[in-house]
Amino acid sequence: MEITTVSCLLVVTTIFLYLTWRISNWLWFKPKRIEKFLKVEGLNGSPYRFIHGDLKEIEQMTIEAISKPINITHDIVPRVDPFLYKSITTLGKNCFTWIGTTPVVHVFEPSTIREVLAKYKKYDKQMSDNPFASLISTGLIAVKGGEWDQRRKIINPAFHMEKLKHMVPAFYMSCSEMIDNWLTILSQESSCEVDVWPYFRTLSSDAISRTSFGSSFKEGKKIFELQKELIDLIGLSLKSAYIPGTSHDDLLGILLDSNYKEIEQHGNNSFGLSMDEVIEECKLFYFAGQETTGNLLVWTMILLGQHPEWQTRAREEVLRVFGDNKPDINGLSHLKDINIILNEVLRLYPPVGYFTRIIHDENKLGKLTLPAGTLLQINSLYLHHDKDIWGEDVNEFKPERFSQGVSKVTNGKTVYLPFGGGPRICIGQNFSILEAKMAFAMILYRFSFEISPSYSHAPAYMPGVTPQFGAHLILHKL
Ligand code: HEM
Repeated sequence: MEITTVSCLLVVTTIFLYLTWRISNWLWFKPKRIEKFLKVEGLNGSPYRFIHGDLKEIEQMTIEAISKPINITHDIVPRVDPFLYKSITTLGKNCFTWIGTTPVVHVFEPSTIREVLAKYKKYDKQMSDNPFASLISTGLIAVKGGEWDQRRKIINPAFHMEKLKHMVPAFYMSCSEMIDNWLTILSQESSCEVDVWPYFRTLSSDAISRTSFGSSFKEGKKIFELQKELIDLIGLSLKSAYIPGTSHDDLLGILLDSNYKEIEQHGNNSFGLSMDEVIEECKLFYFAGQETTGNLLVWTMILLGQHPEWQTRAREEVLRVFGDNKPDINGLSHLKDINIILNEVLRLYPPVGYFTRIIHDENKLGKLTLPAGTLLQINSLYLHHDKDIWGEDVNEFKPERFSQGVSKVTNGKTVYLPFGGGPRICIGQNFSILEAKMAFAMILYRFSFEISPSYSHAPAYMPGVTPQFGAHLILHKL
């Protein structure tokens, strides 16, 4: 009896000591070992702090930075990402920081960025364990390795110009609705102040819902919105909510096109996507494409409101290309000035300010050896505001810098990354650029606009680079 009690005690103590060791290793000894390792590799880093790493400081600095607006300037990194700004100022670009117990190595060298983005199996996507991220961490953005190759191959054709052409009427309808709303507001007067930010959010979500759900886009959009509020957590799935009210012809036009019948008959289409997987992808398009495109549209409006010379130039181009005709795909591809304006807006206010990759095994990257579990962070917002890359006028709005194309201005270096890069580059980039061109072709034809005195300049991560206090502009009917 006594022997049994002693053995039990021994087992319990051993388990206790083992768990204590594992936990202290995870929360303290391992990060401290990694910190030493990275320093030996020649990187400067913030000292590891128990459990939180830099998270508390990131939070404090962000709260402080976004507590008030700033003067109108495009030098926005200190407000949008104050901790990164401070880290680079004090530690230099070869630096590492901490997200909790995870070391984050910041990658700035263009050839290294290119390598990280190109070797997408070695430098893997890291999905956050934040519960909100679970909404979008399904589908193409989250799948890895061979499964990603296969999915991307299937989905790519849905975003080819040939297919996008058919989405132009949907973009036109969504933009018309927004413009009609503005005209209604202006019906009594020739000028009026409007916060355009909510309208652009609606426009970008309408455009995705319309291209995904065709004539049933309102039901589709409603479901996406419900999902955004995490209602799917209590059991309302996109599929069960959608199918009773609408015909399959309407479902997921962007992705399925004519393949929906095969899916209905055989469970999956000839390419191998099941109905659930298709739904997963459309959900992802909505969450990946709505906020980002909305941000591109709103910053373009703000910057054109601040720069009347570019607004006039863009309007003249629209009138030259379309006259009084409805914008069409052909004409949209001839809008060169609007194209360079969008490039410059995406440089100064990239909707996705950074992205990450994880290293699963100890790895050699350039001259560095990096331990397993290291996160690599590519800071597009910082790169786009780097004087060493863009020159002294880095924080000026100068679309003409893109007039000879992106690779001319970047000397072919991987430093301009509004849509990411490498094989996992944004699949929706042509979609959003086409939508933005349609929106501005229609807006510039109908209105001139300028920043309202009540506008507060306050770019902030929410989670994309967003105007925190809205976008108040004075619209004039033309
Ligand atoms: C201005 C608008 C947009 C911006 C700035 C943007 C930005 C990005 C960036 C930076 C990435 C790469 C992230 C990484 O490498 O970790 C990405 C990926 C992605 N984006 Fe976009 N995006 C935009 C619009 C859209 C739209 C409209 C859609 C869908 C309709 C979309 C769907 C996706 C998907 C599915 C991926 C993952 C691709 C893959 O992993 O193969 N995006 N986007």
